[in-house]
Amino acid sequence: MKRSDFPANFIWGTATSAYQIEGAVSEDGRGPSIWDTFSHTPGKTKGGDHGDVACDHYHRYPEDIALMKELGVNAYRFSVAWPRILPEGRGRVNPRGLDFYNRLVDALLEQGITPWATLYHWDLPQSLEDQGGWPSRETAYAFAEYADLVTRHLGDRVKHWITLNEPWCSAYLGYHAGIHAPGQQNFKHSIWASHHLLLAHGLAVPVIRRNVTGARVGITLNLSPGYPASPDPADVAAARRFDGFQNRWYLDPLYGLGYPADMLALYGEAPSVQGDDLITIAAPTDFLGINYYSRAVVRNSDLEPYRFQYVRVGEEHTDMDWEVYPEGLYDLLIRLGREYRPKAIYITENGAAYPDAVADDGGIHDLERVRYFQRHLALCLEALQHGAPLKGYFAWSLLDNFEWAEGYAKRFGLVYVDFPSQRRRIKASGYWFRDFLREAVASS
Ligand SMILES: OC[C@@H]1[C@@H](O)[C@H](O)[C@@H](O)c2[nH]c(CCc3ccccc3)c[n+]21
Repeated sequence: MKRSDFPANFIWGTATSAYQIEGAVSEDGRGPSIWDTFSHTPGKTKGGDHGDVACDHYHRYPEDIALMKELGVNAYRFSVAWPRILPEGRGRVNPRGLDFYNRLVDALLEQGITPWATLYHWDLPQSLEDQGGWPSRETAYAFAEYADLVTRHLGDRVKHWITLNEPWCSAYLGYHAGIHAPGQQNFKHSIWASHHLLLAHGLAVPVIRRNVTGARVGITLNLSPGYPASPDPADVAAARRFDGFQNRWYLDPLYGLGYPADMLALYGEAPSVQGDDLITIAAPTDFLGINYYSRAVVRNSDLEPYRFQYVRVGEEHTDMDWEVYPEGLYDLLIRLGREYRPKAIYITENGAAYPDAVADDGGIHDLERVRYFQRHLALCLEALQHGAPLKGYFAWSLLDNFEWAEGYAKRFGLVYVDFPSQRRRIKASGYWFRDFLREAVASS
C-alpha cells in the first residue's frame, strides 16, 4: 500500500489539541479551563501531570511547523483554546489570544500547510463550568458566540472547521464516568451535556457558514464498532446497546434521525430537548470527522444503565491496552457510508501509544507504531475502494503530549518529546510517514 494508491487530492495531516501541547496556560491573558482545574486536583491525573507547560508549543510552534514540513503533511489539525480567546467564556475578548492563532495560521499557510481548526477540544472555560457547564443550555449559546468570534477573525484564512472534538468524551467521561474534566459522576447531567454539546454544534454551523466564505464544516466523533462476545442473543443485544451508547446517540441526531428510541427507552431519561433543537442539531455538514483507535467487544450485563460489559480480546494491544484491530476501521467506514451517507469522511485521528524510549543510537525505533499505521491505512484504502467517502487522514499525534488522565506517561507522537529539555526527535514512525508521503517506501 502506497500513497499513490489513494486519490491524488487525499488530505494527509497530523493532529493535536490546544491543552495537550500549548502550555503557557497563564500567558497573554489566557483564562483557566476545566482541564486546568481538573489536572491540578490531586488524584485526577497520573502522577499529578498537568498541561501548564506541555510541549511549550505556544512558544515553539515555528519549530513544530518545521517538523510538519519535514514529515511532508499537507494539513494540520489543531484546536483553538476557548479560554485564550474569551478568558471568562463569554464577554471580554483577549486580543493576545487571537493573535497567537493568527500567527500560527499565517505560519502554516506560509509553509503550504492547510490549517484545520477544531473549535472545542475539551478545554471549557472554568467560569462557564461554574455557571453549570455542559449540563446547562446556556453553554451551548456561549459556544455559538465563541464560534462567531473566532471564525470572524480566522475565517479569511481557515476554511476547514470542526465544531467539537468527541462530544461523547465531554459528556460521558466528563459528567458520568468522571475520569475526565470536570469529573462529575451524574448520569442525568451527562445526558443533558450530550444534548447541549450537539445543540452547540448545530448553533455554530450556520454561524461558521455566515462568517467563512467557502467554509467546510463538520464535527469529529470517536466512533467504535461494537461486536458481541458470543452469538448469544443477550450478547448481540448488548452490542446493540453499546452501539447506541457510543455511536448512534450522536450520529442519529446529527443526521436528522433524532435520539435513538431504543436508547431513550433504556435510559428512561430524555435529553432536555426544546423547540427546534433537533432541526438545529441536524444542520447539514460538509464532512464527518472520525477518531478511530479500536473496536469494542461486549457481553450482556445487568450493570445499569447501559447494561453491557467490555470483554478484553485480541493478541495485540497498545500502551493504552486498546486492542489493535484495523478491521474495525474498515467495518466502521463501510457502515457509516451506507447508513448515514455523509458527504465526506475524514479520519481526524488514528494512532497508538507505545512505551517509546530513546535507543543508544539516539533513535526511537517504534516499529509497532509503524505497523499500526500501515495496517490501518491499508484498511482505509480498502474501505475507500469499496465506496466509503473517505477524503483524508490525520495521524494522532504530531508530538508526544499531555494524554489527559494518563498525563505524559502515554506517548502517541510521530515525534518524541523529551519534556525536561523540550527537545523533539522524529521517531521511526515519523520517518516512515515522511517516506510514505514522499512515496519513497517500497510498496508493501
Ligand atoms: O487518547 C488519544 C487521543 C487523545 O489524545 C485526543 O485528545 C482525543 O481526541 C482522543 N480520543 C480518543 C478516543 C476516545 C478516548 C479518549 C481518551 C480516553 C479514552 C477514550 C483517543 N484520543
